[in-house]
Amino acid sequence: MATLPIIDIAPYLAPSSTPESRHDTAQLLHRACTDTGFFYLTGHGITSATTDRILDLARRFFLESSDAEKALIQRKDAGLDDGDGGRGYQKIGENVTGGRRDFHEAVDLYAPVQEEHGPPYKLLMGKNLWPQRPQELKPAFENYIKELKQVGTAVVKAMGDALGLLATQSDEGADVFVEATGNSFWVMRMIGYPGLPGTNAQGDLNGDVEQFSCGAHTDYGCVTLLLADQTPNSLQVQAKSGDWMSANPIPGAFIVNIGDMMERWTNGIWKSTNHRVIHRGENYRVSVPFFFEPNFDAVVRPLQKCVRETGGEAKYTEVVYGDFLTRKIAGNFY
Ligand SMILES: N=C(N)NCCCC[C@H](N)C(=O)O
Ligand SMILES: O=C(O)CCC(=O)C(=O)O
Ligand SMILES: [Fe+2]
Repeated sequence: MATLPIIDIAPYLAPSSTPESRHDTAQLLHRACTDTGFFYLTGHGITSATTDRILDLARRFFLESSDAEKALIQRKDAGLDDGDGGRGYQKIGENVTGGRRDFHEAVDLYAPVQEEHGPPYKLLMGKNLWPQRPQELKPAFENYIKELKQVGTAVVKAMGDALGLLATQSDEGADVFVEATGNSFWVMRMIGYPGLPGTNAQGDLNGDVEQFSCGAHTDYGCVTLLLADQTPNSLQVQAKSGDWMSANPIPGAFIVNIGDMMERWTNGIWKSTNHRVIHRGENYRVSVPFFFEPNFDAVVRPLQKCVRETGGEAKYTEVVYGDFLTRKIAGNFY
């Protein structure tokens, strides 16, 4: 079975790296973003002690908290007291994808907003609702988020260089993605997946599926850095042929994909690839994706050089990332 490419980002994190090593990384990245939109990321510098701990803390929150404790940080609709429609705990079945209830529970944390106007809060403009237990969860995640922002910045820097490799010459800055994410409206999501009820068999990857752990979707922004436990055959990625393939975890590597804003910037040269989760079996799967996204007010329109590279016409309208995101979030919950 085809597997995803592996990209070593170390040349973009080490100050002493050579231009040649960066060029190699950028070239591989360009191919990965063009072919699958999904790849494994190594050389990111985040230790397995850190990632193991993050997964363990998330697992403990989901499995050791009572329903009452979870309810204390329940996500509430925007406009209600203390709810901003996005932040907080979401029960199994509360998330909707493609019009169907997903079979997972989750907590969403977002970049803090400068000034909170509320309560009541506008959509996404409220406070983060952190689990109180385990007590170590909040400081550990805060440190982890700092590290991930550095890795995300290195990846978008490399992506800017990758576009510099296009045939079409242009004076558009290589750092356009670095600038557009300088005040990233990131999302840190922890997800708990009990096995889907019913059959334990994995079955045919491309057969009919009655219920999804998370239905097929694309991510919204720039770069998703996914940390998942070692459960195999859960996350599936759709190839250009339409067939689904498993993206199994590799110890020490993040699974990375690009989001809708990257597709728009590149005028479709890079693909924001469909993916989904079907988790069967006895074990409780945990994943912790970090969405390294544009600034809330970033204006995203196809880059001129990408438009020229693809026949001269922009295939996407201009969007403000925050508007795009709030439209998505508004339709994400029951
Ligand atoms: N920020 C992201 N990507 N969060 C997870 C998205 C899961 C799919 C979502 N329910 C949808 O229908 O788009
Ligand atoms: O749990 C996973 O492996 C992927 C989750 C995902 O695609 C998402 O939350 O956007
Ligand atoms: Fe996703």
